[in-house]
Amino acid sequence: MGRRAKKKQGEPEPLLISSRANPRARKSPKEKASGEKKRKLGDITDITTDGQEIERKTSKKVKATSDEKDLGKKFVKKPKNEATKLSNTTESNIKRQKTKISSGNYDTKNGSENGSNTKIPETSGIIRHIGLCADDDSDDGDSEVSETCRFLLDSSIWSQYTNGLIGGAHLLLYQKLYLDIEEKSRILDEEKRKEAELADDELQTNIEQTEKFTLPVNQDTEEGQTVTPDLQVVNQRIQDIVGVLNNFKKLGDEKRGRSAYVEQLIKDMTVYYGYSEFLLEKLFHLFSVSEAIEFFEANEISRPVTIRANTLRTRRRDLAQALINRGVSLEPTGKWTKVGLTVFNSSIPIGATPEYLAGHYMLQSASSFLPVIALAPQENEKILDMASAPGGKTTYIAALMKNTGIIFANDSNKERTKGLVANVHRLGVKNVVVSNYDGREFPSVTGGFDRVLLDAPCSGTGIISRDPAVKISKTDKDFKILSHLQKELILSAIDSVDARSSTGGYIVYSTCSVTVDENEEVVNYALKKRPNVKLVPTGLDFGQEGFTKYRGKNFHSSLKLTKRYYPHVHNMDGFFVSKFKKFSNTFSKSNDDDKTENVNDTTNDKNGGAKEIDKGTSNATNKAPKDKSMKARQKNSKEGETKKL
Ligand SMILES: C[S@@+](CC[C@H](N)C(=O)[O-])C[C@H]1O[C@@H](n2cnc3c(N)ncnc32)[C@H](O)[C@@H]1O
Repeated sequence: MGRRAKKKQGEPEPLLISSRANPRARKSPKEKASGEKKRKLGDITDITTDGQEIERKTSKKVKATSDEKDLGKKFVKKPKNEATKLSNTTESNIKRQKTKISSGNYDTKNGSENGSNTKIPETSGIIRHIGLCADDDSDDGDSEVSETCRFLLDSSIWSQYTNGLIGGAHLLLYQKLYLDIEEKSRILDEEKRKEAELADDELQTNIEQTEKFTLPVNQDTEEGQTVTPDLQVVNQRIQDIVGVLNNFKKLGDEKRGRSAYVEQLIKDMTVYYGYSEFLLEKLFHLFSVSEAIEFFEANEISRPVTIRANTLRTRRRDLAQALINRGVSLEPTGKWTKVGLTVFNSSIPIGATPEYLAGHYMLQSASSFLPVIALAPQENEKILDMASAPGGKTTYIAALMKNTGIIFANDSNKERTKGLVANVHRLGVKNVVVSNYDGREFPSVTGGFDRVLLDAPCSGTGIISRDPAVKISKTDKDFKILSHLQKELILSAIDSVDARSSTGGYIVYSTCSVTVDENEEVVNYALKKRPNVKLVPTGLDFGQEGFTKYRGKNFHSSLKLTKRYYPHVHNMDGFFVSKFKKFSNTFSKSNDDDKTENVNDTTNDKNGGAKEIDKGTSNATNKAPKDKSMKARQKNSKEGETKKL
């Protein structure tokens, strides 16, 4: 199913990717994984899917800017702009000229060459030239005069002239000399340009007539070789393969098949971007080939720094003004948030301003606002933030609740709860209880919540630009362990909510990962195991729909209500957000009704939060169904400590 997202009002500004703005030297995979920057891959245009079952074949960027459209044309050689060339040439001539003068070949004092005393008489012509120099600011387009004047001014000769230290005759001499050199240089440059053009033409002719990209056999590639792969060669091959896949009928080798090209492409991208082959392939299949390149490229570029104004302490407008006064350049993050500010430049450390220390803002990635907006906490509710450290979302929830009600901010990692406690204090949050349980122990610890946020522990494939170690550190086993934990946590989260809540009854599940096994598969599992919940719209008016099918797997059709965010599309960390409504506290095993019903009970109040109308879906008893293995899980809990702080 092709699903090109339309740009909606309020979507964040688009990703601006420019290789020219981000020149990156190629490094070894290890260096790259440790954060080294690299050059862009180029000349990638739209192509069809590789024949694997990929539901999302294409994905439209929020707003295709010319930079985005140019993404694939980065390494296309363009002839140098003639004006630039001329200017460069002139500048180098000026340098040469200056050297010559200072090296004593000219007797500037006497205005003669090689120190001879030949006098140059002043003429009206000289005066005319000087006049032209004087109003050179007018940008008259006469590059000779313009550059000549620059030369004169640069070498202080003009000031010497105006101070009466040298006469107009000297100026003429310099002018003449400059123009001679300029002329010779221009002739040489022109010759060189013609030669280069001829060579290019020849090359082009050869390519057109004889060269067709041939997929190498294994021993021709870098695999198995001990030498460091030549990344330029790898990059070229990536471009070639994408070109072939774009037009396989005409350019491909039918005998070897499309899959052979895709296989080689994955291998080359692994080398070029510095991922383990396992992870690259896992992420590659989420996209069409050209979009995959965009995704991997976006992971090489940092996302903009964003901060969240803490409305418990200040207003965004006041905060922005205070920071601008300190030399920070920023602007509102997007229409979808009233509390986000994107920082472009700062002459001071943004994590150490008086405003930061006074708790006026939280340094927080834009995508991490999203689960809280989806949760839409209401004043005076009882809320569980099941995996909350270091508290970016907890403190946002508190601000939306205006410090009313109660938030249980839990995290199984005691060390991380220290940062959580510090943030709670700094931001003036007063409605939070911090606890240190394994989330799977809920609701035994306490239940009956109006809403639960499970911002689950995950692989971090959405934040590779921040943590490049993910590229090589995550194994198949890690993903299996993580998705198992996520499945257990999501059941606990659901079971901790009171379906009879008059204001809530909602569960938000989110991750900063883009893999299907940590997102759609977990949500689909929850829908199967807990037929007393259904997916509802997140209330987020941008983002791409979650998958309902993926590589042979079918998920519940309501999965389209979940939202995916990507660095290359939304210029924010990769994220997944889903929202459930619990409509009953009990359920029968056989109850696996159609949950496609679109319960649109969420309306954004455009204040970073949302107002919700409860549909009064259930009057069932408040007995949270227990997963069979709950007790066993509690016993086996390794990560959590069952001690309350
Ligand atoms: C994605 S981070 C949470 C970020 C947090 N929500 C925020 O906005 O600042 C996931 C958290 O889950 C915690 N965690 C891991 N396993 C857990 C478990 N079994 N129960 C509860 N928390 C767990 C980790 O310690 C980590 O702090």
